[in-house]
Amino acid sequence: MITFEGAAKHYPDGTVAVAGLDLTVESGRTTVFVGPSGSGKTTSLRMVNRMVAPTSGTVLVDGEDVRSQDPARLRRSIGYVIQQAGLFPHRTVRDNIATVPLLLGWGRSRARARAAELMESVGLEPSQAKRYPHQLSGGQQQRVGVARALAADPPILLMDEPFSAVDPVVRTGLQDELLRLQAELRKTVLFVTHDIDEAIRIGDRIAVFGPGGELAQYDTPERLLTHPVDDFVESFIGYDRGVRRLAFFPANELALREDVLLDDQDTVERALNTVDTAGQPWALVVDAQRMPLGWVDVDRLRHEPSGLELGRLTLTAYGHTFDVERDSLRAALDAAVLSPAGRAVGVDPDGRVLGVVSQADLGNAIWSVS
Ligand SMILES: Nc1ncnc2c1ncn2[C@@H]1O[C@H](COP(=O)(O)OP(=O)(O)OP(=O)(O)O)[C@@H](O)[C@H]1O
Repeated sequence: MITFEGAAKHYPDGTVAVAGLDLTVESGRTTVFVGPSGSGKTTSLRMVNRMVAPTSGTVLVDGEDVRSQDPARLRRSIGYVIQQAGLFPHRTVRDNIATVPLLLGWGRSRARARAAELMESVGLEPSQAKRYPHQLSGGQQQRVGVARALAADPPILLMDEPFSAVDPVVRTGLQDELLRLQAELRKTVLFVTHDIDEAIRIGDRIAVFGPGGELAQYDTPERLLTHPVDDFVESFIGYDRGVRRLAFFPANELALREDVLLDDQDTVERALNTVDTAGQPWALVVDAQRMPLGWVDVDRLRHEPSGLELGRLTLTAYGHTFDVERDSLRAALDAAVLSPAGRAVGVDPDGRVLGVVSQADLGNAIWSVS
């Protein structure tokens, strides 16, 4: 557990970086500090490993004032990951990861074995062990940074904007990796970001910092979205907080229609019988494995030769799908909004179609949780 007790940082030029922070970071959970630039997130984070000394107040780790601990030893016991990884450029990936174990006197072979194990955990290939940081992509460098921070198995991990410098797709992958690792390792993670979406995605608890280094709200992601305490927090979260909140509700209770699924081997005539019963303007064509092929406009279908197989028609791209078991209502809504037919295609983990959700059913599900 990390406890901030009235921890403040005032600089001689009059800047109030942190204005008396009172907050408890729970063990084994991910706590995110989020807020606009200059709101004191990094300064607060660095108080934990004594890179910044508070001008008043205290920071305690497991009840012990960090000032009573030797800074070098404290830092070796706390993992630290920063933006652009901060790797040692002249050390190989393996030796970067083994840095702290070597400092702790583990011996080269044990430290390297640990590095190899961690490379696998963070999704790096063994062949990358002997590369240098500049020979890796930004996302791979961040993985090395995370592996290095975890090397000596510290109970606490401080992460300062670790994924900010990579593109959105890589960033989502890194967030997934962190969520997976954290489910397994249960570290006390303190994570700084500007990005409210990232905070909501990975945080068990979120501290929103406001201007003047003040803590504006400390809550679960869901409470933050439903009950922002003031206008500042509300505007920081953004106008679409209602939509963001849908991320907390599973899609598996949505009513899926199967009567609008057509087999690509069916003829137009047979398909029309099916869709006329369903009474829907669009139908989804699937193959023999129920993989989606595309939408067909029922009115257009009436003008096609009755004996033609559906697989020979030019179909409208089906767009995004959502995974019924794993995705949220937000993903289902996204799939519907991006679908040319205005309907969301629900699939199983292998991508096979389970059914289609109409806008009306999706709307009802959204209203029932609002
Ligand atoms: N050595 C210093 N002297 C004076 N002011 C400082 C010093 N270090 C930081 N500050 C100021 O303290 C404030 C808080 O900085 P901090 O880096 O903690 O904010 P942040 O929320 O992490 O911002 P960012 O997201 O941009 O990194 C800023 O106004 C910054 O300019």
